Amino acid sequence: MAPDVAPPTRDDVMSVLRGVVDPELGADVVSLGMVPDVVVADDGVVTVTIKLTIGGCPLRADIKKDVESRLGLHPGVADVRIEWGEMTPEERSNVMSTARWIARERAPHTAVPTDCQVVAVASGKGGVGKSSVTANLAVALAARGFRVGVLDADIWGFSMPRLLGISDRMEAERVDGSEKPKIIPNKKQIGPGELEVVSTGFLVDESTALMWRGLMLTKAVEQFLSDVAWGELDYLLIDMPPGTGDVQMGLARLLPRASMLIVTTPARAAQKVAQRAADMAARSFLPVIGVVENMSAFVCDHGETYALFGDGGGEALATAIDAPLIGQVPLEPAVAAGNDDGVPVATGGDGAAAAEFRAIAERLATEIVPPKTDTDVDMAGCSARLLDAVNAAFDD
Ligand SMILES: Nc1ncnc2c1ncn2[C@@H]1O[C@H](COP(=O)(O)OP(=O)(O)OP(=O)(O)O)[C@@H](O)[C@H]1O
Repeated sequence: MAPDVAPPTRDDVMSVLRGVVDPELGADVVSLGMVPDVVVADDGVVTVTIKLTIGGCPLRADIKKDVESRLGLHPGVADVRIEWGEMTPEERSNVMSTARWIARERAPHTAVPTDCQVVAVASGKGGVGKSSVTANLAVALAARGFRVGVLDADIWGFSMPRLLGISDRMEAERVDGSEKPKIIPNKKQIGPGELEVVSTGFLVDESTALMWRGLMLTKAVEQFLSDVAWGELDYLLIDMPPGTGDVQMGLARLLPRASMLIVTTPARAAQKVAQRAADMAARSFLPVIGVVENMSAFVCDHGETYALFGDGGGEALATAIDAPLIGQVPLEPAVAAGNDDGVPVATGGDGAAAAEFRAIAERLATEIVPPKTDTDVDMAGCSARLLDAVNAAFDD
C-alpha cells in the first residue's frame, strides 16, 4: 500500500545515508563511494545498493541495521531493501586512500615536524633485525646529508642507545616559551647529516626498563610523539616494538601519516609472522612502502653462499602483500660487531651488508620516500573527486 506521504527523493535518501558511518573506515558510506545506486519506487520502497570493500565484510550486519533504521524513520519510506556488491580492487584502493586521508585529518597534534617523512620499521616478531635495520638506515640517510630523527618505540626492549653508541641522559627543558618542559633528543653528527635520537634507554637503565612493561607503554610512546623538541627533520624512523599489539595500533592512530617498512628473514615461518605486521598496517591504513629481508644468505671468505635461514621469505612476503622487496641484507658478522661497538656497519663499512644498507637508503631517498619539499601536499594519492566528497561530508 502506498504511503500517505510522498516518497523521498533520491537526494533525500543520500543525505540520510550520510549519517551511516563505516566504523572501520571512519567515514560515511556516501563519502566513501560505497553507495553507487539508490532507487525510490512510487510506493515508497527504497532500494539501496551498497558496495563493501570485501564481500564477507564483518560490518555488513551493522551497516544494514543502521541503513534500515535511519531510512525507516524517514517519512514516505514504506520499506528498505539493500543490494550488496563488492568493490573492484581500484575502488577499494580509492576508499583506503580516503580513509587514510580522513585518519590524518583527525589525528591529534604531535610534535613531529609535519614536513618530514615518517617511516615505521616493523616486524611481526622479535629478533629478525628490525632495530639493526633502523639504526643502519638512519646512519646511511644521515651520511647522505639528511637530518634523521630516530624514535625508539620499543619502550622496554630499547636498543638504539647501544646500536648508535649514544649513552647521554636526555634532558627536558622549556623550549620557545613552551608551558611544559620538552624532551631534548640526543644528537649525533654523521658526516654531513645529523641524528636526533629519543629512547627510554636515555631515561632509565635496562633493568629499570623491565618495570615499565605493560605499564606506561602507550603513554610513553604518546609522550615521545607529543613532548619532544624535535629539530627540523627530513626523516623520522620509528623502531617499532615487535608484534602487532596495542602500541602499534596506538602509534598508527597518533601518526597516521607514517608509512611502514617491514623487516623479515628468509625463513618462511618469519614471513608468515611478518604478514601480520602488514595486516595491522592495512587495518590502520598505513601504506607499506617495502619489505627488507635481513639475515639473507651468508657468503664465506671463499665465496661460498650459505642460506642459513632458508631463502625466498622476503620475496614471498613482498608478493603476498603487494609491496616491493627493497633490499636483502646478508647475514654478516660485521653487522653484529658494528651493533656491539655502537657504530652501525653502514656508517663506513665496506662489506656487502653495509653496501646493501646504503643501497636501501638510496632507494628510500630517491625513489620510495624522497624528502618532502615545501610545496608537497601530502594527500596520499587521494583523487580530487574523493577529496571533494570528503570535504562535503565535513561541511555537512
Ligand atoms: N644482517 C645481520 N647479520 C648478522 N647479525 C645480525 C644481522 N642483523 C641483525 N643481527 C644480529 O641479530 C640480533 C637481533 O637483531 P636486532 O636486535 O636488530 O633484532 P630486532 O628484530 O630488533 O629484535 P628485537 O625486536 O628483540 O629488538 C642482534 O644480535 C644483531 O646484532
